[in-house]
Amino acid sequence: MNALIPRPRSHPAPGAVHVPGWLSLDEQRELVTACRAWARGPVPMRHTRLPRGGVMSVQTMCLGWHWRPYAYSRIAHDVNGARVAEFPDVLSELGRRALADAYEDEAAGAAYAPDTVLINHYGEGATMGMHQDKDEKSSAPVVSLSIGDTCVFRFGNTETRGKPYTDVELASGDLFVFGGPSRFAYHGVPKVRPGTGDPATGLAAGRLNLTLRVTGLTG
Ligand SMILES: O=C(O)CCC(=O)C(=O)O
Ligand SMILES: [Fe+2]
Repeated sequence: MNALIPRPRSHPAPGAVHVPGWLSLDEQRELVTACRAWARGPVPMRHTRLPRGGVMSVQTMCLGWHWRPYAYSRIAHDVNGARVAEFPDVLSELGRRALADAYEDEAAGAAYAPDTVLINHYGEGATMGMHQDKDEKSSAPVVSLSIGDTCVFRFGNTETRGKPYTDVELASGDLFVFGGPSRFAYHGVPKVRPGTGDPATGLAAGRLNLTLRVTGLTG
């Protein structure tokens, strides 16, 4: 990213907000360090297997609730049968701050109580097809944080995988929130730009994305 070119915040769709450079370099570094620790288990990062035999190109781990296509559970039956780690307080706090800043609404931030995070690592060539985040039983917003290589984040509509959509460049430190009328919009990552991340984040290569969500589940 060329720091001389300002990247203003944008609203690609109603309820969807992109806030460039939201995380400081120190915060990014702390998150990378934390992700490394979380990746050690009890449920390790893995390429998720899809029901029809495919394997996702990203590697994913979860905290709070474990996601597998297409449901959440406390036990990672598709990985190692272990119970997922608790949802960390540090991410609850970060989620509340993110929502308050993105929506410029302190009350919305204070009321936000994410209980799961999906942490994706995009290695060489990894992408994510257009999909909806719809296994949550809650319409609370999704808070997305990106670290490392810049990607093209395709943010679409709630009806189809296709157009209309907006391509947004998500760079290291960027925040993207989608809620309200955009909560169940299709989105994906058609491209990651290798070598665009700053190694000072602690991530030497690839892209890390954290999505904080409210599952709406209990138990
Ligand atoms: O990597 C991203 O920016 C999006 C990830 C995503 O859509 C997901 O984990 O469901
Ligand atoms: Fe998603």
